[in-house]
Amino acid sequence: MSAVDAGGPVIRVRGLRNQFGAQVVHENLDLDVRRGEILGVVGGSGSGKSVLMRSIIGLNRPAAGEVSLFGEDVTAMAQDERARIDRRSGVLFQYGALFSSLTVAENVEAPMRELRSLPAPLMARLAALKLALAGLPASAGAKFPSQLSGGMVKRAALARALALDPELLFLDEPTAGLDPIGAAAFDQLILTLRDALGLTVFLITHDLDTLYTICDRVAVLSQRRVLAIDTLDAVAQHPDPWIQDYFHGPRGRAAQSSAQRHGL
Ligand SMILES: Nc1ncnc2c1ncn2[C@@H]1O[C@H](COP(=O)(O)OP(=O)(O)OP(=O)(O)O)[C@@H](O)[C@H]1O
Repeated sequence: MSAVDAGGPVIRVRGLRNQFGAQVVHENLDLDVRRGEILGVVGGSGSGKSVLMRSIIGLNRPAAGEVSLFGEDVTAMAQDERARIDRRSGVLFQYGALFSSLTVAENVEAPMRELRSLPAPLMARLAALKLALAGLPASAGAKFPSQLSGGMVKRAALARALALDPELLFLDEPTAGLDPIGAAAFDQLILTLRDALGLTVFLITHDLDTLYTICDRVAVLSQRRVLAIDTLDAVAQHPDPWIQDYFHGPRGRAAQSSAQRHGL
């Protein structure tokens, strides 16, 4: 951690506006993500969760507003300067987004190759370490993504996101498509890695169990902005109809009672 970013939020978004043609997705959106927290980002389909993540990681240029990472305003940063900041983040995209023509180990090495400074044997050793961190057997490294189960693809994508020892991890619906047991195991892995590596985690999810078991705070995207951001219990009290339906509908009640049964 540099002296500059000690203490302040790791992600700070102010007055964000995103628009595609006539469709305004975000308007005057503010968000702070605190160091070391797992922030769950929820919202209806099309509420702009992925666009928000893409705006923060620099894949989407906002129409207006400011994004700061680690205390530095990245909105108007030159590309090489931005690359220096980007190396401190890892991203797990929805569906994993692995290169299908590369082996799993080569996928994990891909971000290291971009640095052009590491010898091949070291990259191979680091890739093996990242795969182990993500809970994959060593034998997975030589396989191609098409030879892996859905859960293993997610773990391989997580290993790749961890390739450059990030401080900040972005996860876009990491448990989507996993069976409940696989999803719960993945949740625990994220929690363990956050604790062991001191990560800050921006986590988009539809999975209420994930919110109940691993998120420190929850941000709800609605009406083009972050409508509520707080602990899950506090957010669940918000009178907004979508929030009430989401947290207190049948699925919300089931996730809550499951969390209570497990003493969370
Ligand atoms: N590149 C783009 N061009 C045009 N419209 C876009 C683009 N990217 C996103 N959108 C639109 O912006 C809105 C928000 O999309 P986004 O993918 O962020 O939603 P989301 O909250 O992540 O949804 P979901 O939960 O279904 O994944 C959608 O209406 C989408 O169609």
